[in-house]
Amino acid sequence: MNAVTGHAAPPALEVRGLTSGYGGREVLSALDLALPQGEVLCLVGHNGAGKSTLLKLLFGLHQASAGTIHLRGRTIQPRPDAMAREGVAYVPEGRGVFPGLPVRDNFALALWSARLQGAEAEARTEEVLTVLPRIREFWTRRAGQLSGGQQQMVSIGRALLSRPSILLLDEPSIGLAPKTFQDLMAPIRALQQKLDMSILLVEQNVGEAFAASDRVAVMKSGRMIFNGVPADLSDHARLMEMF
Ligand SMILES: Nc1ncnc2c1ncn2[C@@H]1O[C@H](COP(=O)(O)OP(=O)(O)OP(=O)(O)O)[C@@H](O)[C@H]1O
Repeated sequence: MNAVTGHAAPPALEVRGLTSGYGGREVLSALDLALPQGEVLCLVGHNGAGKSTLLKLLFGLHQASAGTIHLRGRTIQPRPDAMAREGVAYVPEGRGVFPGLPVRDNFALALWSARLQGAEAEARTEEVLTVLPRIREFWTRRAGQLSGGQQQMVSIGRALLSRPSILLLDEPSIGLAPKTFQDLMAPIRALQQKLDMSILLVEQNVGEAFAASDRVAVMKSGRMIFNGVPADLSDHARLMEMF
């Protein structure tokens, strides 16, 4: 039994005492956080709190100056290629697509990097297009010509093609109307439950994000100030106090 999460399985990802920054300026200060296996954890916090930095550290795109990172109970030093091989997918904030290529080719490249071919690649593509059916509407259009929200969908769709066991999602609601964000999260939530995926979701759009999450963690100035279930933050005033 894990002392922090109360779960029998080790957390999908966990950081202990993680400290990091940029050019001598500390951005994360002795941070502790666990993403329980098979759960959606929503990480919120004001602009500049260090949420994106944490995701970058977890995927090996930035380095910690102190602390440890654990993948399914094992201490690791993340590197993007090794994390991808471990079934971790990272969808950065913004538009993580190849703008000059049609959506279809954006998918083809993701299938190629996940070493998926033939019938298996087709089945995976169908699975993702069933989860995010609106992608079919712009399947042959160049990704760079799509709206921010449509590009966000393509970016998440590409990540789902590899059927990640852990998904790191940085502000997927950016550029999306609240209703569109709900339409995006609901099928992802269903797939997450079906595949027992663990998702770390960084979001500002708390209402919609909490509805799709099992747990919520709140960061302030590089520190974790709250970790609990969304219902604990249903008191709006309490949540606002934290920002
Ligand atoms: N590459 C970088 N070089 C220098 N400083 C950086 C860099 N990336 C982020 N920072 C700084 O680190 C701090 C934390 O940034 P980070 O992007 O992790 O916060 P965030 O919580 O994700 O914010 P937001 O919600 O605005 O995306 C900010 O003060 C930011 O300016």
